[in-house]
Amino acid sequence: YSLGNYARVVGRETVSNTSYDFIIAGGGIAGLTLADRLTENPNTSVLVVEYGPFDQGEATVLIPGAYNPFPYLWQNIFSTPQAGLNNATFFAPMGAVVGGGSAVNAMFFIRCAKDDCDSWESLGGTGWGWDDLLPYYKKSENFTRPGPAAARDYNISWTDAVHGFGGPVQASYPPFNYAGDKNFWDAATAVGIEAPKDPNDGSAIGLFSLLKALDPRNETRSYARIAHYDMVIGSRPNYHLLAENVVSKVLFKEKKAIGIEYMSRSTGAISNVTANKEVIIAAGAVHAPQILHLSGIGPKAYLQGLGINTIVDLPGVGQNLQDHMTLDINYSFQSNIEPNAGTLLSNTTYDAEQLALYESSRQGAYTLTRQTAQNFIQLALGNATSKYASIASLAQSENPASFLPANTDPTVLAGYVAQRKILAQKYTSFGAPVGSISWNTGPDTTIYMVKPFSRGSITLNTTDPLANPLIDFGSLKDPVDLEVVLALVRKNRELMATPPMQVLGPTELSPGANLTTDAQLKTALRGLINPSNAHMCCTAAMMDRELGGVVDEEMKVYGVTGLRVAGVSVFSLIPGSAPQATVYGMAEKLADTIKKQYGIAVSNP
Ligand SMILES: Cc1cc2nc3c(=O)[nH]c(=O)nc-3n(C[C@H](O)[C@H](O)[C@H](O)COP(=O)(O)OP(=O)(O)OC[C@H]3O[C@@H](n4cnc5c(N)ncnc54)[C@H](O)[C@@H]3O)c2cc1C
Repeated sequence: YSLGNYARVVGRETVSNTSYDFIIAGGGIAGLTLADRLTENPNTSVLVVEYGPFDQGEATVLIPGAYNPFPYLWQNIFSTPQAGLNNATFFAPMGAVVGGGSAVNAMFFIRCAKDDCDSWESLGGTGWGWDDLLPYYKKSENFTRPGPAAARDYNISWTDAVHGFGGPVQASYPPFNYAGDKNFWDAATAVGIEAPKDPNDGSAIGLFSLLKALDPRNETRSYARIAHYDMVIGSRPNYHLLAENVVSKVLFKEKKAIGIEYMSRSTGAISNVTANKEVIIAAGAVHAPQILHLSGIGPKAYLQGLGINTIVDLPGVGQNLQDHMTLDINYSFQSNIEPNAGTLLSNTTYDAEQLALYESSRQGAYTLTRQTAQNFIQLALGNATSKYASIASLAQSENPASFLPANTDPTVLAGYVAQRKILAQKYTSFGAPVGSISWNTGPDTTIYMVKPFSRGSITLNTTDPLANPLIDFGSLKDPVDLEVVLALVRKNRELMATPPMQVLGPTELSPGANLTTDAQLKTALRGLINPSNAHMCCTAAMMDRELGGVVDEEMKVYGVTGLRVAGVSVFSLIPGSAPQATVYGMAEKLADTIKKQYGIAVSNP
């Protein structure tokens, strides 16, 4: 990048001498999308304050086959011991970089099931159903069709009408896949899993090749930093970004947000900056509630205990934490097809050849996210197990209050009860994914449990804004979740037992083919499940206030003015698909909502 792209990176000096219309805490997907759209109008000024640095265009960020998220993740941030998972603690993966999760994620670009978006509406998110979101999914996206050979060879099908062809985020299919992924495709077909015409049309169920946030012009990552910052910043003197600073709290005049306090990570210097119109917290599912709590928005008794002055008593802040759990199944193979996703690691000659191929012609294994293949299965519970109705009945027979702490606020409990009703319906209908399965063509299959009944929470550990909050995933608190993982494990064994997979001679090493009874498997799973697929969400949920919600249907925080929350933290129920496409789409829609409120010229979706 030329220096011109950094023209609007500002220092603390500039920021402290400027006031802005909008201040955005967090320069991730939602934050940068909003900043871009709001500054389309030259008279609207925006400051983004981002905790992380700019990436330096490293291969680990830009090249799918060189993918390594760790350098730009929050460091040393772990969960509390998880009682449901043998008291283990787990790393909580989140982007800490300009672009947030989009700079470090695996690039899967999948939309919600229609059924999942529509559920948000019934919990209070009026206007955020599938029909409302579709125009904004399209607005955010520049879809590139696969070439005819790739479409044929890799079973890619799609529907033009549901895609966008002029948006900032590049969406495409890699021009390569490993041969063995065809065996997995055939295995899925053999057990009756169907391939939708296009999983991104609201169906989101079945067997498909993954769409990626991948720029087909050079097969590099497409992410918010490029799409909503680099691409526009040259012409936007009204768009400022302050990196490597942490937003410590929102400042209020009575009940109106009037600015923020922020702190330099390198010097610890603390300053204030004023927002003439609004502050928008777009800091992800762990840090949005942290900022709210530090600002005095949260459960009153709890804030008092920490010595924080309460601005609004809002019990739902930090509650309702959800994520997709993951489970790796490991195999050895007698006669697996080479090369596969394991070959880049095991064979340095192949690795070097493929890197050279990528560098010369943008082809080959380096166009795939490292260690993954392209075929992906998303299953309704009824597609995974014939026991789906009894699992749903088990959930309905349980006492919801028994899965939340004893002192839980009645509104938060009411929201949980309402969510459980919806979840039980999803378990018996065939409208939304409850689990996913993908084999990487090498030693690993990953199983994802995407519709948990258990809930976790984010709370403050100390009032130091640089300290990590306490992250409790709450995994497997509700035993129903383990029943679902077990069903997915058994479904995966069924896939592996089909002729197209059996010709490869797989042996399950972990959990282990010798484990056959439900009891044996469940015991093993508690030691193997990871509570997070880095899809943490829902901790400042867009729900009715009577249901423990934190923001209304315009993402305004209840009880104050001039303050919104955006991004993955406002989901109420976690969708069954990876979140980023939805975060982009929702931020596009929110930008229009804000522009409308302030009479800022609106561009049509
Ligand atoms: C390793 C990994 C892999 C993933 N893979 C996929 C995938 O393949 N597909 C998919 O759809 N999703 C994936 N995700 C999830 C997805 O990227 C996130 O859900 C998404 O980025 C959330 O968007 P957001 O705007 O809400 O928050 P983020 O994009 O996380 O942005 C929040 C930003 O706020 C900043 N911040 C936090 N606190 C403060 C503070 N106090 N002051 C200033 N700044 C602050 C953070 O540094 C961050 O940059 C993955 C995530 C990770 C971490």
